[in-house]
Amino acid sequence: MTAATTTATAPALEARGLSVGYGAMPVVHEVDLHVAPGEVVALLGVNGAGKTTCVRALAGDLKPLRGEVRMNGERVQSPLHRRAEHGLRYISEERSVFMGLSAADNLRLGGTDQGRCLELFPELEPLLGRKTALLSGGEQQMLTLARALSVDPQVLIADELSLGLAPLVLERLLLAVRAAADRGGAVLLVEQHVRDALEVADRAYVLSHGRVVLEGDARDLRSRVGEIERTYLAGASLGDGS
Ligand SMILES: Nc1ncnc2c1ncn2[C@@H]1O[C@H](COP(=O)(O)OP(=O)(O)OP(=O)(O)O)[C@@H](O)[C@H]1O
Repeated sequence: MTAATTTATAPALEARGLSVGYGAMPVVHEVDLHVAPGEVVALLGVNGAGKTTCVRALAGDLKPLRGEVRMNGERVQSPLHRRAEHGLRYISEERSVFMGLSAADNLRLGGTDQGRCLELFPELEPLLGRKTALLSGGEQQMLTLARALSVDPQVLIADELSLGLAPLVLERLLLAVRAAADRGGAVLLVEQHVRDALEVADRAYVLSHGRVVLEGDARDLRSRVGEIERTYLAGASLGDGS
């Protein structure tokens, strides 16, 4: 097989035997996962399962202890800001908007195409002149997502988009993420709201104690969500008020 065909068929994002930790102690152990272009893949697990640690390594924000991260079949070892040059966008748990700036200024930062942001989230238009600190949490998260999606990222890693947001806002954000994958992006979605995540995902992995304990097609996992919650996700929200 030639290098060109390898790249053409390779996942957009891949972890191979990835172990990650803080200091020398791994909290994520030998994780294998992949996300293809056009796919939304959910990464699920209870608090402390290792989801954030895993995606920080995939994004280049933490150095793996062992194993590899690959983008389009090529091993990547560059830090986060360099991976952005290769089409990766990472939305971390902390909101990455500048509270002292207006919404419009947040949408212009770093040469972001404001028009494209407003195409993706027209509901931001009447808020443009408002200081970002005065927007709701959901509106701030829309700004973050609008900026990330406005470049049509090859790979989007989104960690807990839902944190503290109302169900309808979460639904709106997840639909935007789904649409980004439908345009060809590869999306890895960390989410506590299991049922909501499985609604938009194609596949999912469940992490427990830093290891992948279950993976599968989202349709199959949706039909077994009660059993999966009891077995692997006790304490995680099903996103249905339970
Ligand atoms: N900066 C850090 N230094 C040391 N240990 C950490 C650090 N961040 C996380 N941990 C530990 O690593 C383990 C995995 O945490 P991680 O945040 O990856 O889990 P998570 O599945 O993302 O949880 P949550 O859903 O609560 O965000 C936990 O035991 C946590 O206490």
